[in-house]
Amino acid sequence: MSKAKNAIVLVGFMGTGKSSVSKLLSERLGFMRVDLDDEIEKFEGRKISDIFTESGEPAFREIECKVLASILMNGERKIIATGGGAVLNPHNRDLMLTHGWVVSLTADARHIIERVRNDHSRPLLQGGVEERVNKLLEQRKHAYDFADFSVDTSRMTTEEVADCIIRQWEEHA
Ligand SMILES: Nc1ncnc2c1ncn2[C@@H]1O[C@H](COP(=O)(O)OP(=O)(O)OP(=O)(O)O)[C@@H](O)[C@H]1O
Ligand SMILES: O=C(O)C1=C[C@@H](O)[C@@H](O)[C@H](O)C1
Ligand SMILES: [Mg+2]
Repeated sequence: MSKAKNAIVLVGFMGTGKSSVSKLLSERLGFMRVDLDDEIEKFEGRKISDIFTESGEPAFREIECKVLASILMNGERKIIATGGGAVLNPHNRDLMLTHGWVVSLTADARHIIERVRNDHSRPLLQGGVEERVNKLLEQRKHAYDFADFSVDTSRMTTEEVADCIIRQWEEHA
């Protein structure tokens, strides 16, 4: 890892805390914060759930790839919270590793389900959160392994996760 890199990139399954932890990191490190899902919504002028319904997942993935590249190529120092599926595209993984220090947040199924069960905005979890989470976690079990550093957030508060990332950033940069 090198502090010469312009971005700390958080990757991980839905509900692992990327958006929440990115806010804490941004406050503590003074870097700007960018949430890939929010940027996609701004770029498209519609909600992620509407993009999935109206245009389909493959179209969403193309937009996600374009928006991620534009965020990573812009040289300002930043914390990027990515969407849970942004790592599925090998091109995205290469870009993240080239331009950023990539941190994977993980959590076990039980904690993920607890955290996402009352939020109905995630299109891939519609129609049965437990079943969908378990199935997607199985499909994606190695999808986040490419990261430079990994934190299991299951039994940590978001503050503890941010502390752990900052310690690693400061000690090993
Ligand atoms: N370590 C944690 N402990 C307890 N609750 C948490 C933790 N991390 C996140 N949460 C809670 O889980 C929910 C989802 O968190 P968040 O939106 O940050 O996840 P995400 O990784 O950005 O998800 P997505 O990929 O869907 O955008 C929020 O209500 C958040 O407060
Ligand atoms: O895990 C996923 O594939 C997704 C996660 C969300 O962050 C959004 O990017 C979208 O709902 C897809
Ligand atoms: Mg998020």
